Amino acid sequence: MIEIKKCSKSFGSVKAVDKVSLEIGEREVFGLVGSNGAGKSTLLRMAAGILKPDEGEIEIDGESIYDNEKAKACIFYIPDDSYFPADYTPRDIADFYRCYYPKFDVQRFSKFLRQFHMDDKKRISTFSKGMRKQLLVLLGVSAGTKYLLCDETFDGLDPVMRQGVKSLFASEIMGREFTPVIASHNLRELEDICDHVGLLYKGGILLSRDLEDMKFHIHKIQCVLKDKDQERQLQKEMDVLKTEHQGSLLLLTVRGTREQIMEKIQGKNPLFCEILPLTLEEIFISETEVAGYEIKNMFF
Ligand SMILES: Nc1ncnc2c1ncn2[C@@H]1O[C@H](COP(=O)(O)OP(=O)(O)OP(=O)(O)O)[C@@H](O)[C@H]1O
Repeated sequence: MIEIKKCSKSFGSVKAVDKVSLEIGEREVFGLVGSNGAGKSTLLRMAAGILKPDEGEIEIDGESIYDNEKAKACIFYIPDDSYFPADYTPRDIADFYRCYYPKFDVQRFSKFLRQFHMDDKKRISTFSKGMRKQLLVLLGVSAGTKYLLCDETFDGLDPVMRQGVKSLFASEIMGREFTPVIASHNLRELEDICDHVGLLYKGGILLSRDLEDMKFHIHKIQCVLKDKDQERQLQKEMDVLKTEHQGSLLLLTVRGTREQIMEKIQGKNPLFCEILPLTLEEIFISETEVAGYEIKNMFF
């Protein structure tokens, strides 16, 4: 488990990370989402043991990460701005990483390259941006570390690549102790790949939630009720996060399971009622609005 305990980091007068506490469980794909400048890279760099927090502590499986080679060996970090020497091929870069990660599995790496249709003798400088990102993920998985920290690695990957990486992560999680952490400024990029999402806002964590749990406990309903009185009663009986009107149609974003909500609405004998799918983006917007934050635009 990665435990971030009241961590802060400033650069001069800029407080990049402000008293963040966060737990990243095992064998789950953790998404760290936040707008540009929210502090994602700084937090990941501290979690990788590259930066020392000004305050607080980060522990990897109970051991402090900073200046601790043993704890650092559990982590493979993919920075936002990765650099490859100009004439390096995937094979050369694998040889480089083997020196740092004793569990680096060259045969698996070669197999992954074939699976992902990459030529191990071609210069990386001729790869597209997306291919380079994919190569880094394959290197990270082949390194055999328990944790893989990816900074903006998935932003801009095409759907086929994303699907490939998603399946790869799922099979790693099934087969061994493996926990990928993916930082992104775009919630949409994380929606189909993560099990858990932490929302970073101006250096602090606003929310950290299991996605299935969130989707199970928040719904959007559109219905037509007979009169306003019924609407008022319904608002009192349910935990309503948001109310909208479109003509006679009432749209409610409500906390609760599908069954609980339907029971309450059916009790009012509506003229029409249906549950609509909510995107993760809508769920986060509703949750954060309730908490008093105006962060609608950060997801786009
Ligand atoms: N080395 C540094 N020196 C000075 N300021 C820094 C440094 N690194 C980060 N910052 C500042 O800290 C804040 C958080 O930056 P950080 O890179 O962690 O955010 P981010 O969420 O990863 O952003 P992005 O999505 O744009 O990559 C920003 O205001 C940034 O300017």
